[in-house]
Amino acid sequence: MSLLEINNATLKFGGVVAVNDLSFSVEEGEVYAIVGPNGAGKSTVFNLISRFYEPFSGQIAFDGQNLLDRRADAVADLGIARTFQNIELFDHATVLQNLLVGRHRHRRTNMIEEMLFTPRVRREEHKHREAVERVIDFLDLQPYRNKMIAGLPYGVRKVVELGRALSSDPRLLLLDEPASGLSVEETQDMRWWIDDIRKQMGITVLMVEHDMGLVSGVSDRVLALADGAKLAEGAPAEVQSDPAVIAAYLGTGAV
Ligand SMILES: Nc1ncnc2c1ncn2[C@@H]1O[C@H](COP(=O)(O)OP(=O)(O)OP(=O)(O)O)[C@@H](O)[C@H]1O
Repeated sequence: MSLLEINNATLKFGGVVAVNDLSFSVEEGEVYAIVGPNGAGKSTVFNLISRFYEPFSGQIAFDGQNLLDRRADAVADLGIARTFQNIELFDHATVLQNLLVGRHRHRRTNMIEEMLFTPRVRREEHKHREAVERVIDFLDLQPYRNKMIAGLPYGVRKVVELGRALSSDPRLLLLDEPASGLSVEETQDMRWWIDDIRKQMGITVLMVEHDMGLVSGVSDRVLALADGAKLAEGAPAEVQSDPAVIAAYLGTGAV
């Protein structure tokens, strides 16, 4: 059984078919990338998995469970975390506070206990702090721990967003354009982190990315989309040299 299975998913916005009878699956432990020209349907696929959008038809299963039975706020509880194309953090909170938000799905105490700061709350708090400190170390965020998000450079905010998603201890990490807006050096760091997230933490990664250097460097398999449908799927080199993929990016004259 695959960790994530999408079968014959279709989603239309009025007359636009954003995702068209799309099927693919992601295996536990792999890095799987979705590529395609602007408007190909990549973000829509992420929004279907996150349950922000309801498919017109088709099935989506995570670890054998029907995701379409779940609401968006219940998806994280299953162990699916995501980052966003336009970073979504609390700007007027510190890095540490933003990472602690990522622990939300593991909180077992109720509001009254928290107000009374019972021993159970203290124990829980300690556990969450430890989990977040591991992420801070892993992503080299020590110098920024107590800094407000609003004052941080874009590249650092991007890493904090990755950290917030990792703090939830996900089984599946959805990365929406992890390299967009990053410098060459920052993109290289992102590549090592994605590699380590898979190898050291054993987390499965599904990412949407335009930077083909990053995609080929880090992915086991690539899915190329155009007009919401599958054009090609396979090893990065295979997909990059596929004539249908080249045509979709550069126009049919390029093949
Ligand atoms: N909320 C929406 N309402 C109407 N149309 C939408 C909506 N979201 C996406 N679309 C349309 O669906 C199609 C797929 O869009 P999507 O954003 O998924 O593409 P994408 O591959 O992520 O593009 P990009 O690389 O530019 O982010 C496009 O034609 C887009 O205009």
